[in-house]
Amino acid sequence: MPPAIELSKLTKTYGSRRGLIDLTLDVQPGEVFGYLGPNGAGKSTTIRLLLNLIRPSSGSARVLGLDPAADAVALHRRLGYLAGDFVVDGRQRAGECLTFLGNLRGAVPADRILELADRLELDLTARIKSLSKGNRQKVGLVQAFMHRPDLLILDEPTSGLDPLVQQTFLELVAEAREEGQTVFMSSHVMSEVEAVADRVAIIREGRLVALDTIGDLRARSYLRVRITFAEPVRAAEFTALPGVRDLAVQGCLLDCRLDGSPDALLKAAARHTVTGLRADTPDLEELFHGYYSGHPSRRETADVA
Ligand SMILES: Nc1ncnc2c1ncn2[C@@H]1O[C@H](COP(=O)(O)OP(=O)(O)OP(=O)(O)O)[C@@H](O)[C@H]1O
Repeated sequence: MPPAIELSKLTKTYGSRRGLIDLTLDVQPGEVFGYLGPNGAGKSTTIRLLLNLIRPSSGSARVLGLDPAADAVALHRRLGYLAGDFVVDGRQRAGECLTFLGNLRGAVPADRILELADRLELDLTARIKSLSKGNRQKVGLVQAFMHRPDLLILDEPTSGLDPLVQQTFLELVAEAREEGQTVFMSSHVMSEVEAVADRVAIIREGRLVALDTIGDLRARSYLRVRITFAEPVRAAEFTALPGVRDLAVQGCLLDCRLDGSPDALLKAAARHTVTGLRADTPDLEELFHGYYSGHPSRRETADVA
């Protein structure tokens, strides 16, 4: 089976402005892939290129083994797409709109629309223009999931959703994966990507800066260590230890980041009486900000070919 998404040196410039630069990545069938980046990083540009809504300046994209431009009709039948700015005719009722879109996609059973609307607590009788942003987003989610497409491409899918509905969304993504569907979702919300994605890519200023499994991202991350001693200690004892950085010592309290093995730090600490020890891994959000801010030591590990 070909990759669900295969991008090779994909580049898009808008006049002199960069949109996306040399993006090479694969998304495998059945994978949930999180696509992270701050505002303006190039996430929507990537998604528009996948859907042939814009054309690349150079490089290529293949989606479900097909060419997004030449095979657009065949491809769109197999895709579920939620745009970042999902817009439909506001005069229609939500149910009418979804039935119409369901028929376009080849007779989606009415029960399927009802089931999704029920789970997302969407009122199908409401006119779309009367719906809040979050409820309109639910219409967008139902239309993306309802025909059980091979590939779901979701641009900021949870924007405007309250936490309970976000949870339902995560369940829908997990179910889609169980059924063998592939999900490519962009997000600012690290916690949702962390909860559901197999792999994440992080883009910054149009370039890929990290691509990894959630597990490996964590493994390559650091520990935030706090040690409390019975008596004051001197920073000089710890500052040059392997892996220790951002060290702060105040009286009996030591605070630092630790890369790699904790052995040297623990042995140095054990020369004193230790009354407390805390070591936390950063959540994905913290890691992400490390990549984004371009901390030199993070970039070393973050940069991928
Ligand atoms: N139609 C356009 N004309 C000119 N520049 C554009 C156009 N669309 C996007 N850009 C520029 O390309 C870059 C990437 O934008 P893009 O919308 O892909 O980012 P994004 O990661 O989706 O951000 P956001 O989370 O804010 O939607 C930005 O610098 C943006 O200003």
